Amino acid sequence: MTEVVAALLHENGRFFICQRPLHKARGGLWEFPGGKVEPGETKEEALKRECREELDIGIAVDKVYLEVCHVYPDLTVHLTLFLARITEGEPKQLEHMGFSWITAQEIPAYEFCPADEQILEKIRREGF
Ligand SMILES: Nc1nc2c([nH]c(=O)n2[C@H]2C[C@H](O)[C@@H](COP(=O)(O)OP(=O)(O)OP(=O)(O)O)O2)c(=O)[nH]1
Ligand SMILES: [Mg+2]
Repeated sequence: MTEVVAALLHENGRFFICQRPLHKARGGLWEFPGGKVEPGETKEEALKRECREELDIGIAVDKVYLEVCHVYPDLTVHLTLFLARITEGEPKQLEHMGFSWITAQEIPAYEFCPADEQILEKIRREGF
């Protein structure tokens, strides 16, 4: 089981999504920014590190929004999604093919990683 953390970065009724690069697993699909927790790190530390590495932003991490598990052919993921806000910087496209600030109503226009399905349902149902 691989521990993955991701951020539900929100601002003015929109949230931030990123498109995975083609050379990576699940390339071209949309995701919440984040990545794998490294040994010795807390989940919160991992999330701050990933947001700095991938987007060059500083974030404030709030509470857990939802945890999900998903089995891919190559990887079993335990994904913890945190509510968070950008506190420093503007996202830069360092490791992604694209990104977008979207509303809950716009979710169907994007093809997300399969593990994100339950999360997206909750966002559509309850908001964030
Ligand atoms: N970041 C992120 N990963 C997700 C989401 N949904 C989902 O299935 N995943 C999967 C895709 C990857 O196979 C796995 C790990 O994420 P990742 O590729 O971002 O990990 P990482 O940034 O540490 O990248 P790497 O060093 O392994 O290349 O989790 C999501 O919403 N956000
Ligand atoms: Mg990542």
